[in-house]
Amino acid sequence: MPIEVMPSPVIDLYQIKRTFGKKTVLDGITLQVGRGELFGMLGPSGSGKTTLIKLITGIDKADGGTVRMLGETMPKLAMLQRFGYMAQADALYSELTAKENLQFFAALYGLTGTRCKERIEKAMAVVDLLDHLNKPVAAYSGGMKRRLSLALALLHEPELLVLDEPTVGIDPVLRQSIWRELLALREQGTTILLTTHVMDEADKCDRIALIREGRLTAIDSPGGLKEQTGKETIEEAFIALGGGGRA
Ligand SMILES: Nc1ncnc2c1ncn2[C@@H]1O[C@H](COP(=O)(O)OP(=O)(O)OP(=O)(O)O)[C@@H](O)[C@H]1O
Repeated sequence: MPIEVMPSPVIDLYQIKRTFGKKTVLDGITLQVGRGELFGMLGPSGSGKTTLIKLITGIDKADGGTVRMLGETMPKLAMLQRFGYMAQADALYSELTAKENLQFFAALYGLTGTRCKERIEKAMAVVDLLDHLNKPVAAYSGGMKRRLSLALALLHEPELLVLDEPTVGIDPVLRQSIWRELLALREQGTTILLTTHVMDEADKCDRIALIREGRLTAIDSPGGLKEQTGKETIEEAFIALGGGGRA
């Protein structure tokens, strides 16, 4: 596969390797995500997507290769303010209210006063949780926790959003409105990297990387993937490219 060269990529991965014991989970991943791109990562369960996201966000460190985000080599603590991250497992303080959770993260991001209040309201409106701002997170449903996690990622209007399966457990109507917001953010120049198992979400991405058993098996636009496989749908293209298993 040719290595793409992109001027000033927002995410720049070169020959990433990650092993756990004797198991190689990521093997030679090289890819770049450009500014303003909506970039999707697809792959069967266990193919290494979350592991890759942890390396990109600096939560974990690669055993080989280089990870650069916004021009900086990761991991780097100071980069925390530069991106918004929604993990697969919600990292929320359940004894606090949603508002207190948001205020805690707002303080970390240096948001204060009116701007803090405005951002909390805007982020909670996007995920349709404004009416539940003062509820303790312990009283939230699983889907509400996912939505609050997304609000936390959006809070400081970061130039890069990294979202690990952002719409899991979210009902179809809200999923549509969240996607409208993601597309609007992309229009405003926000770079978005996400993982998904939902094919119609993958279809909305500018480019998709297919990962299988820790290797990058294809990277292209949804149209390009369909064209190179001669398939009508992204799901068929995904299977044709060896992406079987849970998708
Ligand atoms: N800390 C760890 N120690 C040992 N093995 C790990 C660790 N983290 C991940 N793995 C293994 O790495 C592989 C890839 O896991 P990962 O969570 O990245 O997959 P994924 O593509 O995100 O899957 P899913 O779509 O189900 O979320 C799996 O085999 C997993 O068991």
